[in-house]
Amino acid sequence: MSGNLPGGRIEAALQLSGGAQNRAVLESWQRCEERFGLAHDTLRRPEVMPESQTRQLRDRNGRLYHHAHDLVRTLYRKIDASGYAVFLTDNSGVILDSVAAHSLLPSFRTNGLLPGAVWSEEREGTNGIGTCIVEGRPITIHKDEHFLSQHSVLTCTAAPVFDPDGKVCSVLDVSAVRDDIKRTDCLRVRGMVADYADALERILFFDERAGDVILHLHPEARHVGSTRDAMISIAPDGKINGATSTARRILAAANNSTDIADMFEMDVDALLSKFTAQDGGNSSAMALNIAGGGVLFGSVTMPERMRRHYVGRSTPIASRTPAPARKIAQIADRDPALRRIYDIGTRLHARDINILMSGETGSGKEYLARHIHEATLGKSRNFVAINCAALPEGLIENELFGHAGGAFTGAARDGFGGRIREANGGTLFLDEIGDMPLAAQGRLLRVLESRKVEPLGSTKSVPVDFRLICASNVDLGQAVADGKFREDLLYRIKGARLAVPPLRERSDIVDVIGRLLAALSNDYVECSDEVIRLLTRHQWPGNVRELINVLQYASVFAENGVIEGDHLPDDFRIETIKPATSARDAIERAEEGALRQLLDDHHWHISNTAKALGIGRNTLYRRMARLGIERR
Ligand SMILES: Nc1ncnc2c1ncn2[C@@H]1O[C@H](COP(=O)(O)OP(=O)(O)OP(=O)(O)O)[C@@H](O)[C@H]1O
Repeated sequence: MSGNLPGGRIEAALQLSGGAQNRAVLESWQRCEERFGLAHDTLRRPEVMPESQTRQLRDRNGRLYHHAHDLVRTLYRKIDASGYAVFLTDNSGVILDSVAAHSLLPSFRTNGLLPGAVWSEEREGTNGIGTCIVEGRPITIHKDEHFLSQHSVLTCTAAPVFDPDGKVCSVLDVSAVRDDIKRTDCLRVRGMVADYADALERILFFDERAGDVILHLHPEARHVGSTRDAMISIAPDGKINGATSTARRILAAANNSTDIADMFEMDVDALLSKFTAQDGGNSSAMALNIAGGGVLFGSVTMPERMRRHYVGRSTPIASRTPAPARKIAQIADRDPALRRIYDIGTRLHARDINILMSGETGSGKEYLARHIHEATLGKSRNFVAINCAALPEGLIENELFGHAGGAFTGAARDGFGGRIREANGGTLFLDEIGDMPLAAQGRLLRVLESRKVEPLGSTKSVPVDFRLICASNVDLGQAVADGKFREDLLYRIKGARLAVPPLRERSDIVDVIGRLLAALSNDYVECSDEVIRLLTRHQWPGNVRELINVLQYASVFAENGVIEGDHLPDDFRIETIKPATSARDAIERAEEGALRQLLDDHHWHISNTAKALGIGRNTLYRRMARLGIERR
């Protein structure tokens, strides 16, 4: 290091920093001086690109900007300390996105931290963003460690985001313009920034390598398919054409293999056949021997066309040596759209990707969730279903998170573990999640982020490991806009969205009727042709649940095992039979009368009336509004 560096500042840097940090800061200072010709007291205005150029840059980094958007905001909320701002940059240190408290924007801007600003080392000297790009690892540049004195008010903690080729494609940075920040304060922030950078890397990897075979690896079988595994993408010729940073470390340990054949001593064909020979490629983790010694557990995700290719080829082998393979629970439904959702859901659930189902009430969201759970984790694992709309606001947190003994008046002496803990090792299904109160949403988010539950009244958190499927029949995007649902939670739960078709749009309704009748009665019951015609023409606002109620009712009256038109419930017939013959408002008047009567019968108890109709409460409210019936 040359003699013209101000001794006091460099000593401060040496004292304040750990070993690796020392080296990084000192080497960076060296670069600043020798390569970039900077001086400590250089005073310069920040270089900020014009708005139009910044926009172009965002477009060029469209995927990154899109995927990072929610993540940057969640990180900002999670840091939860005043004075910090979060920044996202491109691969050369240009800020693309930022989140900060409104009141602090002027001070960040004055210090050059704003969209469009260039934070390369070359331009701004040693700094969180620029030095992180050079070092390719998380780093904190604390006040005086900045090379330019004008930046010594800043404390910046940054982590790199890598693309599948292992190059830094972005930096996530958390900065503060505050005098009182100590280096040790940054440790917590550093862990979080690194975790979020890692999450962003995985999202980008999945997106960019969607058409390739992805091999998931982990030394422990239970972490394969979770967010902790390492991912390698494989080209058809067996060449490794992408890897996450964790996977790169595994590759380095396996003699920096660039080919699957070098890594596992089997070619790509043999590897994929090995996976698909068992359960058509949906199998759980399998042990793989690493060339040169060691074992890793792995599983593969592959595009559907390839899976079919391998499954097809492996069939003869399987038939020659019948394997006692675990039987995958199949759904009996024949509707192609529903089967496709089941198929996709099963693959995503096996990869621990959160699923958000939408669909009308009674369309079978819970039914599908349960079958997806059974197909991936098996019947022996817990499937815990909670209807968030059915739990009173004061009880939901207790139900979900449990409580410590004596946490509140009336609490069980030994405490209550909570339903989330019951789901440990299995699946948690949260129905009507849009109805979850905001306070519970915050706690749930913390559980999802930390994978730990803290029961009410306790400071001890308990680790939990469960897969999540949520369902909603309200538009959660709208609920976010209305301030009723947390955006960060929506980001978390919406890993993949599946839209369950309403019964009226299904092609297998006659088949469903037959299956339900067989399940409902010990005796053989069938529908007359007229009833089949009526049932297939009905709009089914309450979907399968409504169909079950109608069939249950009708089969009681069916003589000789045949359901005729007059065995159907009255309100069903009002809706189904009259529309064909009456004018629209006459129908509505009849419907209104029938509904009022039913509400009277149930003392205007909404849930009971909805139950009697075989529809959900929300559908009933909508129907009442349509018919101009006000709640009493
Ligand atoms: N495809 C199906 N085959 C047989 N039964 C089904 C099917 N889909 C749903 N059901 C049955 O219909 C009833 C309602 O289904 P489910 O509870 O899964 O609907 P949902 O969409 O979760 O409703 P909600 O939004 O009101 O909670 C359940 O009794 C379920 O077992």
